[in-house]
Amino acid sequence: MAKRGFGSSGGEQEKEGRKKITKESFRRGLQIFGYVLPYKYKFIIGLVFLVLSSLTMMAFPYLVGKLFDSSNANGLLQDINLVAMGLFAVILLQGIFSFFRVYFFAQVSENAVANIRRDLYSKFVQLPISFYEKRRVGEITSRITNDVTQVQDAMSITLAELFRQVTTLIVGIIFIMWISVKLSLFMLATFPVLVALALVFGRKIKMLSKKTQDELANTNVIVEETLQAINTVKSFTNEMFEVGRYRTTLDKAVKTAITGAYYRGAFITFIIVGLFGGIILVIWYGVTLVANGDIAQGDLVSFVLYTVFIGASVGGLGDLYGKVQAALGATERILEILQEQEEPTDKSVKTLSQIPRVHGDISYQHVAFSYPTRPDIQVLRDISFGVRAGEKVALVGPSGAGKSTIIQLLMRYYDLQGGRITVDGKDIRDMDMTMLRANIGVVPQEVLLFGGSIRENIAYGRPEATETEIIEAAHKANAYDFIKSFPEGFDTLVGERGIKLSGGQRQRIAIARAILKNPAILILDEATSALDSESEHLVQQAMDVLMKDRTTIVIAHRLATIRKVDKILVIENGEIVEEGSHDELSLNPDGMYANLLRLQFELS
Ligand SMILES: Nc1ncnc2c1ncn2[C@@H]1O[C@H](COP(=O)(O)OP(=O)(O)OP(=O)(O)O)[C@@H](O)[C@H]1O
Repeated sequence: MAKRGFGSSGGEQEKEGRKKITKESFRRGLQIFGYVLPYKYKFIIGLVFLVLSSLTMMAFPYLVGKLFDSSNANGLLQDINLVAMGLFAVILLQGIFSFFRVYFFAQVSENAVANIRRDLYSKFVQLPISFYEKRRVGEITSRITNDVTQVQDAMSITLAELFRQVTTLIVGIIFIMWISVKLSLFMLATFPVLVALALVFGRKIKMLSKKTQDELANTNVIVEETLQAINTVKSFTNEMFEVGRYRTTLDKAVKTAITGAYYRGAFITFIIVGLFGGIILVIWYGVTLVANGDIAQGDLVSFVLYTVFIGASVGGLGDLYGKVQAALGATERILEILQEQEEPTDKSVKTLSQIPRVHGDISYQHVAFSYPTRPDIQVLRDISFGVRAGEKVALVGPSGAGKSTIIQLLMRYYDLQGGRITVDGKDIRDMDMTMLRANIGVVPQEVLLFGGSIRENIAYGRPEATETEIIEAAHKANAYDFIKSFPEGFDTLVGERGIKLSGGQRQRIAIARAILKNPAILILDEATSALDSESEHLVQQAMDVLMKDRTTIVIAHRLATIRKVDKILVIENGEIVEEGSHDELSLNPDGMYANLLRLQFELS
């Protein structure tokens, strides 16, 4: 079976990170806004509130200036009150507008993002197995978590911030020009220097933060891999080895993050000193202009406030640029997955009973195959055999010979490189994939139960099954007694948070599942690990019930199964080296089968 390398290199990691803002990346980024379309009215309302809140904010410096001026205007106290009230009104409006902006944008982004997540998940479960073999699980799950969160931030916060900053910049510059062109030009003379330096700084910070992100992703991969294989870690007493591995990667991330913080800190210092230095210069020059009677005192106050606003928005823009880049990168990665080719399953079929039943004749004709991840290694060479409906065939042979691969191909998990496989004389490539798989039942070597009750786990074989059918399946699978021995019976929780079932019990649940599914073709991948004889007997009995009247292919490890089948295929190095019944094959003392038999006898 497919085995995932422990700590295999993550070439895909390179793709992580931010996306340079180009016309093309921006155009692709906008595609994600297709998810906003169903909520466009709310989005437009949110935009209106965004415009209103940004503009009302810009009235603030103007009114503060007027408040200062009103004290000189013939001591008209009334006027002062009026302006002050106007200021309060502006702030109140600003608050109200901001509330609605956040509220509407949240509605849009939460819904849109839930839809992206739903589509991603639906894509994930429909992608072919080969997709998963090329990627690490942690990397795939980060699409649905981190990347989507970044897009959500972009939709709700970054977009609004960007708009606010740009408005502040444009409206602010118009206002200060209107107040005093001379002072504006003086102020703006300091800006190009600030911007040039900020760009240099910004680039360095961006590079470091990307590196930190990548390194953090690496640490997450270690956590996930280790937790998934926690039994292996413990059995090898490698806890401290893993802690060390994690710490090394974490240390690297911390080091990079701290270097990044050093530059970020310096950047902030630079902005503060530059900005306040600029403001002091502006005030100094402004006060001389006031003294000369060129501008009013209130205008100077407005001017200084606008300058602070403009300065802050220029400072914020650098940060926002990084966020937009990150969001574009995330969008690209999400779109990449959404555009992956999914398996041609039939999405309309609801119940198993609606699916036509095959007869169950299987034929492999000169099948050749190598795994997409290892195209250079020929796993199967020239496999040809037939199984008539209702017949039982066992595949035996050394580990790694290709037995599991042979049955995976029947499920169309992969495409063949040569030859063909037919079911009822029809090439499986021309069959509806859902119909093909619905007709095949699998009892795997390692039975994985989903978190939930035993009832739900059995019903997984046919979700529409009735309670009576579930109980009957449990009976036939020799599982009823042990299920009933639990205080909660069929409601007993299994899986991650439930009780742990023994290997034999899990297998019987899997058999009950398959009995419910009632497929025409059955695949049994026997557990290699020996069960105790009592459990073995119960499982074997259940298997016999299950195999009755079904075309069955068994990957056999136990003599008990092998003796009963109609035909045995001995596989070695991706080829069928012997074929015949148990009696025929055991008569050839030099044969591979006889050899395997001897080995089993010696071991048992
Ligand atoms: N997903 C995969 N990607 C690449 N190579 C694989 C994959 N799965 C199996 N292989 C390789 O294909 C060969 C056949 O493996 P397969 O699992 O079919 O053997 P097997 O006969 O079922 O072995 P076992 O009895 O140990 O399960 C092995 O060399 C194995 O390393």
